[in-house]
Amino acid sequence: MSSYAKELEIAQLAVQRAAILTKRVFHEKAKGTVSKDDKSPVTIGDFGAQALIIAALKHNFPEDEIVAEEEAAQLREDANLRSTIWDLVKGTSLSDADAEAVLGGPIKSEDDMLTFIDYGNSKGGAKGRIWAIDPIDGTKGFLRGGQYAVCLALMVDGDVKVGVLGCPNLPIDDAAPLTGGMESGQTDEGRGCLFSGVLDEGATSRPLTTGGLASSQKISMKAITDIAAASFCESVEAGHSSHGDQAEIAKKLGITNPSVRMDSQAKYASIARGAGDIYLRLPVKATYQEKIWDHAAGDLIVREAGGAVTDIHGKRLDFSIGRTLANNKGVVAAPTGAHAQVLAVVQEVLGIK
Ligand SMILES: Nc1ncnc2c1ncn2[C@@H]1O[C@H](COP(=O)(O)OS(=O)(=O)O)[C@@H](OP(=O)(O)O)[C@H]1O
Ligand SMILES: [Mg+2]
Ligand SMILES: [Mg+2]
Ligand SMILES: [Mg+2]
Repeated sequence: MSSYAKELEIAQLAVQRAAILTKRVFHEKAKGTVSKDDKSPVTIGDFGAQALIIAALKHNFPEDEIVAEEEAAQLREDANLRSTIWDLVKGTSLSDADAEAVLGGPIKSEDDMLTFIDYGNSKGGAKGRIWAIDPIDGTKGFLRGGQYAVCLALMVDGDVKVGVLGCPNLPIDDAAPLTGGMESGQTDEGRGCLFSGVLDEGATSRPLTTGGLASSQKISMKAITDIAAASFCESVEAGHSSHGDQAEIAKKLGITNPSVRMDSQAKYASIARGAGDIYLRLPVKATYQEKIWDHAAGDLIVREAGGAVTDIHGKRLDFSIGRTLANNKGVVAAPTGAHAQVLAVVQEVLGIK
C-alpha cells in the first residue's frame, strides 16, 4: 500500500476533473483571456480548473495549505468574466458518480468558487503539508493549440511526495514519437495522459478519462547509451528559456536531432516516459525566479522514472523556501547516468565553472 494512497487518488481525480473543463475551453474559440499584472495571459480555463482542484483538496484535506498560480481579484471586479467561469465550473463533473463524490461533488455557489480560488494564496515554505497547483501550465501553448498541463503536487516539510500531471494533448501511447504540438485539425482521439509519481514508489502513466481512473503502467526514462543520439526538449517561448544557449549545449554534446519545442510540464512527462531524453531550461534573465508550481510535479515524476533534475549549478530544486525556487537558476533534467555529462557542458557554455 502506497504511503500516500489517498492523496494520490484525490490528486489524480482532481486533475482529471479539472482537465474536462480545460478541454472544453481549449476547443472553444473564445477562451476569455485576460492579462495579469506581469502581462502574462490567464484564461477562464485557468481560473475554473484552479477552483475545481482546490474544492476537491479542501473537501478531503481541509487543514492543508495551497500554493496556486491564480487569484480571484480580477473576477471579483468583472461580473461577466466571473459568471462565464461559474457556468463552466458548475457544469463540470466526473461521469463516474463515485469518483465525483470522492471529490466532494459540485461547488455550491459563485461566491464559494472565488473563495476556493483564493485559498491558493499560501506563502509556501518548509513546514507541513502544502499543495502546489498550476491549473494550466503553458497557457501560451493552450492558446496556440499546443501542449499544456494541469499540474498538482503535494509537498511535506518542503519535499515533494506526490506529483500529478494531466496532459490532454499528449498521445496516450508512451512510445509515440516526441512532437511539440497538436497538429492542426487533430481531435482528442488517441490523446490525453495522466502522469503520476510518488516519492520512492516510481512513476506511472494512464489515459486521461472523464470518469474514474483508468489502469496505469509504470514509466521509465530511456537509458542513454550514445548522447549524440539523444533528443532534447525546450520551451516554445524564447522568453522562458534561452534557445541560443540550449542549441550550443546540444551541439557540444554532438546532438544532431533538432530540439523538440513543447509548452508546459509536458516536457518533464515526455522525458519521464522515454519519448525524449533531456529537458533544458536555461535562464534568459538573471532576475527571473522560477515558480514552484511550474516544476514540483515534473521534478518528482522525472526522478521517480530514473532521471536526475538539478539547476544549472547542479543543485536539486528546492521547493521549501516559498512560492518560488529562489535558490535555483534554470533546470537540467536528464537520465541519471547522463546528467553529469550534460551538466558539465551546460556549465561550460554558461561560463560558470
Ligand atoms: N521569463 C521567464 N522565464 C522562465 N519561465 C517563465 C518566464 N515567464 C513566465 N514563465 C513561466 O513559464 C511557464 C511556461 O513554461 P513553458 O516551459 O511552458 O514555456 S513555453 O510556453 O514552452 O515557452 C509559465 O507557466 P504558465 O503561466 O502556467 O503558463 C510561467 O510561469
Ligand atoms: Mg501563467
Ligand atoms: Mg506554469
Ligand atoms: Mg499556469
